[in-house]
Amino acid sequence: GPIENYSPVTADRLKNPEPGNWMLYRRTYDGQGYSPLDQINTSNVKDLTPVWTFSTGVVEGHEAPPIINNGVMFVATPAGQVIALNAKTGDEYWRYKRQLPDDLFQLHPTNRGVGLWQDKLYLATTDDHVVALEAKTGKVLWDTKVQDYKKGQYLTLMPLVIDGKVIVGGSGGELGVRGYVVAFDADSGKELWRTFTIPGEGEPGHDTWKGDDWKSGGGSAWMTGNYDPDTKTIYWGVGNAAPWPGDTHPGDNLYTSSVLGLDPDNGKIKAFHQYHQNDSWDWDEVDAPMLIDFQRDGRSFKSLVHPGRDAIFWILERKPDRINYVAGWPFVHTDVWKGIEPETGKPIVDPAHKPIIGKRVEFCPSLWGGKDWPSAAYSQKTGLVYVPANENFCGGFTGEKVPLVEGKLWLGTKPEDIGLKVVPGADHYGELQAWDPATGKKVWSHNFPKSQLFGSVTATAGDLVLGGGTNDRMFRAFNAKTGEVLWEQKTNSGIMGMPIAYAVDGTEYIAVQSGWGVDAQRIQDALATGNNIGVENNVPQGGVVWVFAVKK
Ligand SMILES: O=C(O)c1cc(C(=O)O)c2c(n1)C(=O)C(=O)c1cc(C(=O)O)[nH]c1-2
Ligand SMILES: [Ca+2]
Repeated sequence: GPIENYSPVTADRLKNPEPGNWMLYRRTYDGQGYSPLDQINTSNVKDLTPVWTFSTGVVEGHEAPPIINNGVMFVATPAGQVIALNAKTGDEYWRYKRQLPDDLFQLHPTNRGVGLWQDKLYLATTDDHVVALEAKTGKVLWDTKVQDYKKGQYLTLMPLVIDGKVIVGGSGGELGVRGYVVAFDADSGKELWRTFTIPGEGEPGHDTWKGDDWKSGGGSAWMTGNYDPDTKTIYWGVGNAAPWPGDTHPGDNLYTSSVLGLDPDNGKIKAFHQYHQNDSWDWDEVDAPMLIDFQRDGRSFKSLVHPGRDAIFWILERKPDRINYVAGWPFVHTDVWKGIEPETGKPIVDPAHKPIIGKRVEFCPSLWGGKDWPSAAYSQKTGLVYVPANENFCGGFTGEKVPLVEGKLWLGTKPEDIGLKVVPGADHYGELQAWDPATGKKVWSHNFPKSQLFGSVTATAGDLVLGGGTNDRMFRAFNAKTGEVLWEQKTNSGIMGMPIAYAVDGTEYIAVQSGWGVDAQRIQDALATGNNIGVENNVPQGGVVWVFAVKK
């Protein structure tokens, strides 16, 4: 039945969320993925026990954080579904399930969450619509087509809501789209602005492309941006260039593999930084950088921290009108970069490991990078950044020139040709890393000898780092200071979902979705079948919401 008491979501509540709520993708606009709750902490986490679970009824990758607003939980799942639950009891209020078209091709059948504003919530769908639902009932209030799914355009991200605007970015970098970020009026669904991530004719940066490449050059923007309310700047990550081999789209290819600083009022590009030029590896840099203020080299500055898919841990400085390169270093093994130009921050490429047409090229890390979309977290208590990294994976493919057919995969190689190879003799793959962004020192790491690490992590004021991401179906709590595993729970499936902490009536809970699929599954297939490293390819699928509390 309908929700009886629902708290409207205001601009103030999104800027300063109550400690017990989780209303934005990473809880706060700075993208830190940090909960100030500390009732569950290093001393009692060993007594963490499931209090309720809920089957979502669908398979594939469950990646969304459960979204919490004063005792109400909204869970988004693959297949365009939203479930509204009582966050304390697990009782269902309502369920929305979108009728997806029969001919929809889903390369990434997932959904990363619902955005909230006033008495509504917002879902972005893989058939490329944004849908507004009434929070109390799940009734559809508006439904706006964003682009055409038949052209390979789709949406997987959680909408970013800022002052009554619902902002999303499109997927389709593997299907030859031209990426964009778009804002809709939260009340009416009317489009307010749309900014393409590849500059058109006459726009600055257009000359980083040759001929008509810009029209289908990728740069999809498929993850939620972060936001600095002080300067009114949205930081939005941009994806790979298309198709993958760099010599099919010569030039630097702005703004692929970049971060954009956007004005929420009109979508204008105020600042940008391109992490790497002429992307050739499918290294989307879409995971938005975290906004962290800290001391470095004896001065305080406002940073953007981005552990990149390109294997470089990036530290940038955010200024109201520009983004400065500050530092960068590899956080996993890479043979692609020979160094970084100190002034510009441009990585120096080794051409031997850059995919081109007509030849097989191998490179490390693999196309999934040092860290794909799963988010890192920052603890305001420890001052450390926690990175779900993948080490000892390499990849390769043979580039080929193929014509673009709208709505069809356009990789610039044959899908069956894409390789994932483990480094011979490697003793681990997934690696949860803790970095001090101020010194660039790795403080601890926890290695997974038989698994990738493919799930977001979250930090709490209880000095915990929470995460799944491994093929043994475990959900874990680590000591944020030492990396020691303090607690673990085997779940129904593998966990790709983002863990959260929340509170209802004074009790802290931890929640996560368990539901393996999408690229965690693709990596698993490659590990089990191609590399023979003793990992079985049998992570079962099917989603379940898990909620835990400390047994009293
Ligand atoms: O270029 C794109 O538009 C695009 C979109 C997505 C997506 O929307 O999920 C992924 C990727 N690329 C991608 O390269 C990738 O590795 C990936 C993994 C996943 C996932 O959900 O596990 N999505 C995506
Ligand atoms: Ca991609």
